[in-house]
Amino acid sequence: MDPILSIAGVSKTYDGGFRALEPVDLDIERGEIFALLGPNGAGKTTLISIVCGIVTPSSGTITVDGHDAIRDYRTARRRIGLVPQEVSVDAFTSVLASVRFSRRLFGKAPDDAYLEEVLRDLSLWDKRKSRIMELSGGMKRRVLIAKALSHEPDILFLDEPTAGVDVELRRDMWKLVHKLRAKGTTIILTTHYIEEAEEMADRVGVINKGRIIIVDEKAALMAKLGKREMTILLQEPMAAIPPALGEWDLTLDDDGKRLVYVFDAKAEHTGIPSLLRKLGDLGIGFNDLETSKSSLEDIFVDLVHEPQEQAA
Ligand SMILES: Nc1ncnc2c1ncn2[C@@H]1O[C@H](COP(=O)(O)OP(=O)(O)OP(=O)(O)O)[C@@H](O)[C@H]1O
Repeated sequence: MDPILSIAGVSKTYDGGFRALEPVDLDIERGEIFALLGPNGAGKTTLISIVCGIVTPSSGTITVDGHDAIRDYRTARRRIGLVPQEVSVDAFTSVLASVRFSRRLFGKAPDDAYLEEVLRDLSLWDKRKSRIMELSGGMKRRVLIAKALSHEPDILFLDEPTAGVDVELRRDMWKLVHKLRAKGTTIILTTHYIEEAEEMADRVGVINKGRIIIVDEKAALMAKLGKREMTILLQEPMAAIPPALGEWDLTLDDDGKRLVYVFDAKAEHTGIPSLLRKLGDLGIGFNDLETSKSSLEDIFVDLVHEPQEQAA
């Protein structure tokens, strides 16, 4: 199947000369949840703002469901819903009027039954008559989501959806994301929270300093690059790691009571049998062993780590 969104050679240099995006190539499949993961300033908002027609790219093409996003802007834009990071909504309007307005803006016929469903999913139905200026910050963010969904977009962009939101909104939002996905909506979220990408996404693209470093299925990414940790619970606390254990990547934790070994889960030789043998040879007893699963966080840190920092 054709990708629903195709980004080819898209770059951005802002006025003043700042290069925010190196040429990016990225295809988004229909119905997937894609997380664009990267630290602050990596270029996430720039990229989605370009796709949504808010920022003009310096080069490249974007195709939304077969429509060129620049030449055929209106048709392409109609397929997209954007939940921006910043809350700037029409303060004096009521929630329902604002959501109806957004729908109209995209040329959709009125459908109050649909809008009611959206507002109920976002726990906003009871507030539908409130003026937006009277709502709390969290409620305003819910309105932004409702507005983005008002015209039944095929692709929903969520820019840092849970930055600074309360637990309840986060929960509602994830429920909604799953529901939308079940209906076939494609979801692209930007985040610098690894847990968010880990929890939600089918695929993850890691972006740093305007470059997409890697794009892969979340599970494959973790299997490919994941590290594991083995914690050895020592019988006697250790003051320092003996030099004889220098060939393993070990650290001491919990006042010397735990020896932590970081190893490459995909390597042919993990080094575990030899380490355990060596501990026996040195007369170092232990009570238990624990291994932890690789996390996206380890991968992310590895990927965005500066070579200079590694050397330091
Ligand atoms: N209008 C602009 N003019 C000049 N530079 C800009 C402009 N907008 C963004 N930038 C710069 O481009 C870089 C990428 O910004 P962008 O907002 O895309 O990053 P981000 O990954 O979304 O980060 P964050 O999570 O902090 O929003 C940053 O260094 C930012 O300062």
